[in-house]
Amino acid sequence: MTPDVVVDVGNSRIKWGWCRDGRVAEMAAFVHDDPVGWKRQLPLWNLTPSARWAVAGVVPAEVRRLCDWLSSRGFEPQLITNELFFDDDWDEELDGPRSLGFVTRVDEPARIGTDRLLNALAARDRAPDTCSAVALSVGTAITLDFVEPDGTHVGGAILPGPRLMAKSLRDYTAKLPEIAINPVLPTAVWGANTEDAIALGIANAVLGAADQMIWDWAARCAKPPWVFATGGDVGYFRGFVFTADLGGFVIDPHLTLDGIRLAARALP
Ligand SMILES: Nc1ncnc2c1ncn2[C@@H]1O[C@H](COP(=O)(O)OP(=O)(O)OP(=O)(O)O)[C@@H](O)[C@H]1O
Ligand SMILES: CC(C)(CO)[C@@H](O)C(=O)NCCC(=O)O
Repeated sequence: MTPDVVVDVGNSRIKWGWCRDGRVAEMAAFVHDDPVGWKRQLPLWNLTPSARWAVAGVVPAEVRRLCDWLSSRGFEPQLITNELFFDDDWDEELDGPRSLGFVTRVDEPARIGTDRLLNALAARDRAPDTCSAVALSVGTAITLDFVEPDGTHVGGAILPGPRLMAKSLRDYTAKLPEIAINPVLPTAVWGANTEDAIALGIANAVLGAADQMIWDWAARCAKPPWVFATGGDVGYFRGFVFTADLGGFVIDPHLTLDGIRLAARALP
């Protein structure tokens, strides 16, 4: 299918993408369970019941809620599920793997977050054919996912996102406040007060973790890998220079939504 709207149900927010001319042209973000916001968005994008929707997400109850709402308004949302990326779907006619040219080889493919697979699929699609790719998402959680040049997703890493780090410092200490996250590349070498010290620590936890893991991945790649970054707090990486030699580094706020658009090609 070729969707008109793609939807990513994340742990903090729901993102809609309006697809035109073979790409995600516009994005709108909502809180969970926001039928007023959703209803207001429909006319802004001229969405009539003939619109085709592809929906993916990592919060099953919220995916169901949105799909029920869409159905009640006459839409027929199609779900993007992990099965699309399983390794056992050999196409006899093509004499090759599935039409997406992308499979995951993680231990339990049904358990992995669909958003991670979608980010990895979009990163694979954007990277040059002979280069491996990394998808980096900085949201509620931070995820890294690694893809070989032939479209094999081998696995990745998961760590708390910046807001979770800030919250946990407040929740599990007596003296630390919860700071507001300002996702920009830090320029300071130290923080001269508590808030600045926490902000600097979190920024470097985010940057340093990604930099180390991308270094390790690059060290085993035949050619410098490409890195594609997305997520609500991806701003930390604007202007960041990775230690590893990269083919390229691209910040793309639409990465997950575009992964849904690409994955939908495998649906009837
Ligand atoms: N308008 C906004 N509303 C809420 N959070 C925002 C907004 N803009 C940026 N953010 C930041 O984005 C983070 C959430 O990122 P994002 O929306 O990518 O996560 P998500 O919905 O949980 O998706 P995922 O589950 O894929 O991480 C929040 O923790 C917050 O710091
Ligand atoms: C890691 C998150 C929370 C990132 O959104 C999501 O991809 C998820 O719920 N994953 C399930 C476990 C896994 O990906 O291995």
